[in-house]
Amino acid sequence: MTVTERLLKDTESIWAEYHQHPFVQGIADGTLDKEKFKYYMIQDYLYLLDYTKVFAIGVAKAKDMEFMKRFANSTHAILDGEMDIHRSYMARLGITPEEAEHTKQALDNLSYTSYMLRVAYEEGQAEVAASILSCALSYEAIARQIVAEHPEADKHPFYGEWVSGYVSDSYHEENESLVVLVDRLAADYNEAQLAHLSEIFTACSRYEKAFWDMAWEMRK
Ligand SMILES: Cc1ncc(CO)c(N)n1
Repeated sequence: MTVTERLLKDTESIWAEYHQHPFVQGIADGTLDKEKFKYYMIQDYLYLLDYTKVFAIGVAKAKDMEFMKRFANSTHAILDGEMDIHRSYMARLGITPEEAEHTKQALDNLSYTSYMLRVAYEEGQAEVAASILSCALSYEAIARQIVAEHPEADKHPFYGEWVSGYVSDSYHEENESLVVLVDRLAADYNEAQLAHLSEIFTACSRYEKAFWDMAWEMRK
């Protein structure tokens, strides 16, 4: 079993909840209330700004060129790739990026990014990469399951753009390289170190679930 396979196995039950989540199901069948999606988009826009900083701290801590390049490329891929989806939806929903940036981060969102930033400031390369992994991989898994169950979901006039962004080949390739990186960095880890990686990955997986709950309830 690779390190990533172990992390995924340890969090199986949490990941199963993503697929059942009413917010995810609403994107899948196109019935999600647009007000909830608008709330989510603004919160996720704020989330991604902090998430980019986690990669940037990773760049500053890099001990090898592959890690440095991978993380530096990600800062660009998020700011000018993934966030294009957000800017496009925000334009459709009549929100400017400035308005989004002036919105307060909801507590679940703030807790999640504060945790990742703490890992980034305090820990090593593999641990930073593990804190990012559940975010990156869960969105691909969610979008792929949506398309498997609702083959037209990526063509939905409103939610299709979100779905197609996360089932795209470019998103998959980014994720694959992250998996290879984590597996390499932790290849020589002992059980205690692996258990600690799993603790980080599990916390982030729980935060992902909390983020969907927060969006569904439009928490302040
Ligand atoms: C909360 C959250 N998790 C993961 C992703 C995927 O990058 C995202 N955009 N937002």
